[in-house]
Amino acid sequence: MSTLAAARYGKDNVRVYKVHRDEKTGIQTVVEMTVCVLLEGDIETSYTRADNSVIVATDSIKNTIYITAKQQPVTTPEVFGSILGSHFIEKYSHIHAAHVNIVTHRWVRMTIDGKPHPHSFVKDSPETRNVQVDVVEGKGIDINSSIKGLTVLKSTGSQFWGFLRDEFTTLKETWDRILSTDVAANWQWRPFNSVADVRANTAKFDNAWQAARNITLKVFAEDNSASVQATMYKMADQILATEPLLDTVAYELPNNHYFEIDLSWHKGTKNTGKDAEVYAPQSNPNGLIKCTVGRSSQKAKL
Ligand SMILES: O=c1[nH]c(=O)c2[nH]c(=O)[nH]c2[nH]1
Repeated sequence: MSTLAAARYGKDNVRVYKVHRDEKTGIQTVVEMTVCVLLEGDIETSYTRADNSVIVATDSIKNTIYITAKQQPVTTPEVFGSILGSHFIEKYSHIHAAHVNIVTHRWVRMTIDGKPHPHSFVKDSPETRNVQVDVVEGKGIDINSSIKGLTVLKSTGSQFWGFLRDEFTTLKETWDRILSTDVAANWQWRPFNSVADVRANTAKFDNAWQAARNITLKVFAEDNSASVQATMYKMADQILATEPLLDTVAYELPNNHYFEIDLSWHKGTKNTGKDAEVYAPQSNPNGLIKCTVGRSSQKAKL
């Protein structure tokens, strides 16, 4: 005999676009999101006994996402996700948890002849602003906010030396290298006890996203990096310092390698060390460096 150990279900990849038209100024503002909502609760019999009476159809879940987007502000995604998730556990007595994931795509207002355009936007990068909102009945709301797909490169100001050397080591030490990564950063908020608690902190969500983005870029640019590890820790440390409601900040950074090419075979061409100008960008393999930084009062799980 088997038993259902865990189950959740819902609608994924619900694409939603919302426009706000300011009638007075004629300025329009747009938001494009991809939403996933997964539900948990007393739904076991739908799996074990073909009992569909406990199923809120995934089609209805999709409809609810559209209606909530129409009736409520979709910014900030943290507040929208909390309202949406709470709806399911309040509306259906047998649903006890809702897991909402929102990916907000990047539409940046165009500047035309030096002026912000009222209704035209450009997608300048695949970067997204994301939230994972977990609403659990009786336990409150957990929110994790993140940035993904922010690709950066610096052509100097990065070193890597002093690392462990043994019979497996071939990498040369360097005091000047290219550093490039696709930033994935996330910050975990302290638990919220209700939608009202989330709403009361609305302004902090945009501020934290802006701070995380600015700090990531500034530290990346200005730090004379000893390693990806040391630089990412500085970023996380600074973000934690800006917002007391954050419990942890985490980064996942691939090290997108650029290899020097020895061109000495062609008429003695110098292209290594201080003469390196033409490099070969690598797709794989790549380093992948992760960390989660908490406050010193929290015990580290290493
Ligand atoms: O910043 C780095 N961290 C590493 O752990 C590492 N390992 C490596 O080969 N190059 C680098 N660079």
